Amino acid sequence: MAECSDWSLLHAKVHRTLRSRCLLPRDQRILVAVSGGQDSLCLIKLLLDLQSKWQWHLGIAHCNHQWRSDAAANATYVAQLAQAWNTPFYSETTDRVLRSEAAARQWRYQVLSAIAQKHQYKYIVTGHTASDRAETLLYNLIRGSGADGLQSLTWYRALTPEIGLVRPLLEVTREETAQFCQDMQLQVWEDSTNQDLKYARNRIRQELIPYLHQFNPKVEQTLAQTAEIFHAEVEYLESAAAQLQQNATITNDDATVKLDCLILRNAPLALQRRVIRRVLQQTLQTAPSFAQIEKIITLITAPNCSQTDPLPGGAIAQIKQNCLWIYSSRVEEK
Ligand SMILES: Nc1ncnc2c1ncn2[C@@H]1O[C@H](COP(=O)(O)OP(=O)(O)OP(=O)(O)O)[C@@H](O)[C@H]1O
Repeated sequence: MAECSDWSLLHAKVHRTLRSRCLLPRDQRILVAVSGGQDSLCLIKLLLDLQSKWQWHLGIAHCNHQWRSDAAANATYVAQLAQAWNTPFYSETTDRVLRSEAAARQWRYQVLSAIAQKHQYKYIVTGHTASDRAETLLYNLIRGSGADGLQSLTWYRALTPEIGLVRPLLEVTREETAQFCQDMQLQVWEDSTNQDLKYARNRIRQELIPYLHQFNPKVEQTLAQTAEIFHAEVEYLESAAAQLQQNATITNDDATVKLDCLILRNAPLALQRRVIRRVLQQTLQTAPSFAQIEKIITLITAPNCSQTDPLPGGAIAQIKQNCLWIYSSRVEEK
């Protein structure tokens, strides 16, 4: 593996990021998710080269979604790389049909967490880049997401109480990972589905981002930076909303939530919406829509005895004696 003196600019950049953000502490067991594509190959090569400096114990995991005719060959290729790098390798193949990208992702994180748990890896790392972050932001923006969807991919997320997901390449663009693989002569396993324009993701990557380049040649980096700004703001707003929810809650059990309207009315609209969303999420057991949240916001200032039409699952919200009641079904206060 490369000595410090052989490090490229990208090695130095990622080393600095890991240090300043304290993402992957020294002497840890780290499981690297490698698809064989350019981003995860770039990631594993960088981490292998930095390994001795950080005293990590790296492992490689590959998930075979059985989506493409070359899926088994792809898995074998990653296994061969792991062997050549003398690195423990784990792989799993799905035994059911994964119908969507979301289902595939969910299965993948389940599998990765199970491997990490079994082999005592505290960290799973993926090769998500600044380009992925920019694309996720645009994708969510187009679908009408609020700030929470725009913070998109984050540097760290707890997958289980013991295992964290880390994304060390969020400041590196796909152009940089491609160049790195070329410089290091890493053979990339091309994913033919990345070319398929029936997926919105691929159209954003191949059509929208290049178009936006005409307005800003650094659009991926700046959108990734926007996601970073949103991330801190969302964290702040969520902690303020949790505090407001706690202050305003009079009763909270499985069937009924009772909130003090006087406290809610005095809070900024941004926090009111977040509190209502949190409460509805708990009551409806699914993500509430913007329209459902707005109905209840209007109710906060409505006269006594006003109520909403039934929400999904028969839940209703009602104003009584300056309190907002949300019943998960038609259970009225006696
Ligand atoms: N089949 C897989 N096995 C293991 N890890 C995966 C697999 N697919 C994706 N990942 C991990 O998730 C990250 C992001 O996934 P995404 O689907 O966006 O990647 P990709 O387009 O396959 O990227 P890459 O260029 O790294 O292959 C990858 O960089 C990799 O770390």
